[in-house]
Amino acid sequence: MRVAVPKEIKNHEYRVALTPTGARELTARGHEVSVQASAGEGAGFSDANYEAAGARIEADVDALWQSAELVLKVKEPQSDEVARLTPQHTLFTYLHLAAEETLTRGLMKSGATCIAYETLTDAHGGLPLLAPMSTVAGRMAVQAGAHSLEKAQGGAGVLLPGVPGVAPASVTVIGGGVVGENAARMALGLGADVTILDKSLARLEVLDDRYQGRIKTVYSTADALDSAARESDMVIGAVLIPGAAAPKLITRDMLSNMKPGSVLVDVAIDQGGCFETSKPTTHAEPTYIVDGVVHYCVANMPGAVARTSTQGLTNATLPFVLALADKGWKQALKDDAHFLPGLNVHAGQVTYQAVADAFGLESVDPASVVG
Ligand SMILES: NC(=O)C1=CN([C@@H]2O[C@H](COP(=O)(O)OP(=O)(O)OC[C@H]3O[C@@H](n4cnc5c(N)ncnc54)[C@H](O)[C@@H]3O)[C@@H](O)[C@H]2O)C=CC1
Ligand SMILES: CC(=O)C(=O)O
Ligand SMILES: [Mg+2]
Repeated sequence: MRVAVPKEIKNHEYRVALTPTGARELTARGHEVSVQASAGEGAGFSDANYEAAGARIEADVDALWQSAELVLKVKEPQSDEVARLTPQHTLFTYLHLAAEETLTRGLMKSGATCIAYETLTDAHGGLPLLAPMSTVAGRMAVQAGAHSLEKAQGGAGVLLPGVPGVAPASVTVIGGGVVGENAARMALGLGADVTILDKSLARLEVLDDRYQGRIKTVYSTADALDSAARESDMVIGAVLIPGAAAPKLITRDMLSNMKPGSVLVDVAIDQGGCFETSKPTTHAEPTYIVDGVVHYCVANMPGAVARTSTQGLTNATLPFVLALADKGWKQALKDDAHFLPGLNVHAGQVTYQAVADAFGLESVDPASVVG
């Protein structure tokens, strides 16, 4: 299989979809690996590292895409990349299509086979290729939020742990999954007063048991969200309905009840965001202010810690990359019921129900596509 690894072009995205270690695994199995010149540099991998692993370095980006069968990326294709996709390509990357109608239609038009990291499942009900980056983003959310609480960033000037005689900041995390738990752990470690809201009682039971009262758990209702908005110094949005657009949980009205200088960190922004006033931002300009509340809505948070993130991501993706290269996409998806839900778009049709629902499109059952 001819495998191509382009350099990521999203704003301040420094991750790369394949490490030299992964390239070595592929070339050892007889696959041809082409890596765009300097693609790994932001994550600390030189062209020479890839060459030592048997990969070819390609400086010509047109040639890289034109010769590829399997394209490995990290972020959703940007418009220049969508224009390069053809029916010969299998694309394996984060897609987050329910938040991006233009991208969805662009991928349909390309005729390519597009498999999303974030909708693959595992035997324990988890999302194994989302989890490593959710871990990173959850841990980063508290750093980003703490920085945003500083006066110079428009924040209220509140220090998360407080000091003796001054109460700690109140941090509410909405959604107690991978992002939420990691954010809560970091906030707890910094001495904040931490509450997690979730719709899943089973999940709240796990968290209650694990943190033995050090983190408060609250069932997520409109009333609970209303109180969280009024009382919190920082609210972290960490909900997910897999593959679907995020529900808007903190409304414009609730925002007006928040304390001046409080902070919203919307990690769920890659699925459209869970606060009504959220809009995607970049690492170059991560925050903006609405009604005196600082919003941090970076859609590729892990890109900022590209070394750690690349290693965490590729540890998880490599077995699936090897299956795609060894067997081809159709057989690889047919052989693995948890890989199959990764298929989002094939030959002009949407194959993931929640994405089709987001835009009123017809969805085709992925099982019928692989036969
Ligand atoms: N901005 C970024 O750079 C990154 C964003 N993410 C995003 O973070 C989001 C969360 O991901 P994970 O933690 O991995 O998902 P997860 O599936 O582990 O957890 C989501 C949690 O949200 C809960 N939930 C769903 N609806 C809810 C509601 N109405 N109220 C309260 N809780 C609700 C679920 O019960 C679940 O426990 C996703 O959108 C993911 O794509 C992940 C990594 C990086
Ligand atoms: C999950 C995701 O979108 C990211 O890691 O950038
Ligand atoms: Mg995005």
